[in-house]
Parts: sequence; structure tokens; C-alpha cells
Amino acid sequence: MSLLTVRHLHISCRNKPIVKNIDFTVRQGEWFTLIGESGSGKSITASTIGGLLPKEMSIAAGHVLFDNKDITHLSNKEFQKLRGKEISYVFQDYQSSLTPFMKIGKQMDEMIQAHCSLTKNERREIALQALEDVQLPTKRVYNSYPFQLSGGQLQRASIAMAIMLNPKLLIADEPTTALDSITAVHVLEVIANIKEKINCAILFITHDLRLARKYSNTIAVMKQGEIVEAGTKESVIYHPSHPYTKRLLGAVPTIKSSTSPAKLDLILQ
Ligand SMILES: Nc1ncnc2c1ncn2[C@@H]1O[C@H](COP(=O)(O)OP(=O)(O)OP(=O)(O)O)[C@@H](O)[C@H]1O
Repeated sequence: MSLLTVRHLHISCRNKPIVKNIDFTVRQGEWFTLIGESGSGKSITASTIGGLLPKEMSIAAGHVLFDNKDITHLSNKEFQKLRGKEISYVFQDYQSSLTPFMKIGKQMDEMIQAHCSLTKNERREIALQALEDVQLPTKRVYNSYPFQLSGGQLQRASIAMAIMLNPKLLIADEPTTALDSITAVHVLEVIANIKEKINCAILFITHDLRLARKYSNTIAVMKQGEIVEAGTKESVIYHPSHPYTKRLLGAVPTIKSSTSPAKLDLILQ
């Protein structure tokens, strides 16, 4: 069943086209990856879905349907109700997801309060459970300020905030780019486990074909504001049809167009 449908979407910035007629569907519970070169429009597409387009940009045409509702032109207030509850974000820049001089627990508590009428104890239980789900020491992190945590812990705390109200869609926009490679693997495993636990869909934005191959059900390849190829992971990675996708695959060290699927699996592990 489709959860998110983006139809004929055009986004422009002062009349300059940024995203050009893109179409894709994310099904309930699937891991959908948007991959492509820097500046191809991945983040702008992701920000449109939750009503976070930069002021200078606008939707020139097209529609975004979420959970059978047209959300293309919701007001800021309506988007605020949706964000954090139904659609959540995790960004590369996890520092800006958290207020610097407020304890993590208080930030989580305020966010739950903004969306649900629950008692203080119930809110605390939800926050502690989410911190446990992202494998953080719950009480210590709940009572910490952001500056008392490492980068990997901060990113996991921001994931906890994003998933604590069981969103249907988690948009993870290059969530590991600012982390070292071992921490990055851990953070992605945390996201994969959460997906299984709450059965949310993931819209994952990345440059990294290895990550796309490891986690995705479906991959869409973007180039200069357009989706040039989309399909199941198997079709895009093992049988790419667009020259740009072939170049992306060729850019992964030691992969040649003649590399067999079995060898590709080994290289991309
Ligand atoms: N606030 C903004 N104002 C004007 N142009 C912007 C703004 N943000 C992004 N752009 C432009 O929109 C285009 C798409 O940017 P976007 O951030 O979506 O690319 P991306 O594919 O996510 O790249 P990256 O992988 O580097 O994050 C780029 O040309 C970028 O320069």
C-alpha cells in the first residue's frame, strides 16, 4: 500500500527549476532511497514533503499525497501537526535538531506535549523507551545537555526524538555523513532496527551506493533535478539502464560494468 506519492513535482527557486517533474511512491514500511550527485535536488525533495522548503523556493506544479491526503499546500500550522508525529526527520546536521542549552529529556518532553495529551509520567516513559530503542543509556542521556554527548550519541538522541511518536514515515537525510565510519554503521543499524520495530517507511537520502544497496527495497537515482532511473534495489544495482547509474556504480572502487552480481555483493557488503 502506498504511503507517500510524489506526482509530477516541480520546484523552483525564483523561476529557476530545481526539481523537474519527479514521480515516486514510497510504500508503507519500505526503505526507499534517493541517491544522486551533490546538488541534484534530493534534500529539496525531502524538505518539500514535510513543508520545510526554503523561503525562496516554491512548488511550481505537482502534488504530494501522504496517507491518502493531499498535503501539497498545507499551512505551516498543519505541517507542524504532521511533523514529528506522522512524518519525522533525521538530518546530517544533528546539532541543529537539538536546542543546545536544554536537557535532552526536556526537549523530548516538550515535543511529546506538543502532539499528545499525556501525563508527565507517560511522557517520560515514551522518551525513555525511545532512548532505549536507539541503544543509549536512557536516564543519563535523558538528564544530559547536548554538549555532554558525543556526535554518535547526539545523532541517536535525535533519532529517538524523531521516532518516539511512531511516525509512519522517517526521512533520513544523509544521517551519517558527519559521523566516522564505525559510528555511521551503528546509526544505520539503529535506524534499520527501529524500522522493524515500528514498521515505519524510510525515505533515505544518500550519496553512498553501498548504503543504498545494503538497506533499500527501492532506489531512485536523481541527477540535475530529475529522477533518471528508479526500481527495486536489484534492478537498479544489478541491471542499471541509465548511463548515470552506470557511472555511479563504476565510481565504487573496483566495480566494473562486467562485475558479476555475486562479486558485486562481496564488494558492496
Ligand atoms: N536555500 C536555498 N536557496 C537557493 N538554492 C538552494 C537552496 N538550497 C539548495 N539550493 C539549490 O538547490 C539545488 C538542489 O539542492 P539539494 O540540497 O536538494 O541537493 P542534494 O542533492 O541534496 O545535494 P547534497 O547531496 O549535496 O546535499 C542545488 O542547486 C542547490 O544549490
